[in-house]
Amino acid sequence: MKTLRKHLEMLKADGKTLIVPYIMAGDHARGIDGLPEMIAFLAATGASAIEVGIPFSDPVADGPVIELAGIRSLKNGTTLTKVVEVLKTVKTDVPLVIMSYLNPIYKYGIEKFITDLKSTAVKGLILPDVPREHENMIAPFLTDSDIALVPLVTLTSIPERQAELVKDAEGFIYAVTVNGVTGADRDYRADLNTHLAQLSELADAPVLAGFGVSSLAHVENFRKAVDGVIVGSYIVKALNESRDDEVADFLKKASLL
Ligand SMILES: O=P(O)(O)OC[C@@H](O)[C@@H](O)c1c[nH]c2ccccc12
Repeated sequence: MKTLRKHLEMLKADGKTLIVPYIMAGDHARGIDGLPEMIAFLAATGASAIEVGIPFSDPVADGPVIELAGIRSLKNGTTLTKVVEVLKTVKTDVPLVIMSYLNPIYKYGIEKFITDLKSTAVKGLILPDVPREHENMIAPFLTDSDIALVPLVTLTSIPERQAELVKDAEGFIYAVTVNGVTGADRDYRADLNTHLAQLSELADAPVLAGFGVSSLAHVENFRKAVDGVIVGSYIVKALNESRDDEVADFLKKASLL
């Protein structure tokens, strides 16, 4: 079993709510040089894993908060090469999960990307624009690595597809809670928890709900149906406004729900 799944299952067995904060690499006053300290900060709050976004000029699934973070990061001169160089220096027991659109990785070289990350804390990969049908572009390079490809299951995935997507998951299942882009402050479908509970039934690997999670009440509610949550826009915005203490408090409390 790959480290990411083992780590999350261990926390789950301990009765923890899995909490995965998302940050945008290079969205920091010191640009990419600030990434290790952001990771250390989130690790110290008890994050179950940390999702690290790669900035991209055409982020089709990102809402305004993440998109702006990407723009700030690109203005800071962040490139995937620099992110990889910095990640090679980061030492943490908290698994890192890279979230990137395919383009930057394709340009970098898929095989080189996986090879370069081999002895780093990166244990997972989320590629929102690579559907299952195209996973063979990546999957063969991951076989011998400790990096898990994290499938995204959306509300429009029919049951057969859900079953296909969750089968053999090596890290966790990313259950997308809305039809649309990332971002806090949105209304959830009334039957969302029923959908999430059904997905949890199907999946052996931990299931984490993401998109729009921005309060402890959300976490408490999703916890009834899944193993934990992914929190992006709320954290990115709060960190950008220097509300670090609030973020630490939120993450600590959430993991105990
Ligand atoms: O920002 P939100 O609504 O909390 O959602 C998480 C999200 O930001 C992060 O997982 C993410 C950022 N960009 C993405 C693109 C696709 C899927 C997921 C993501």
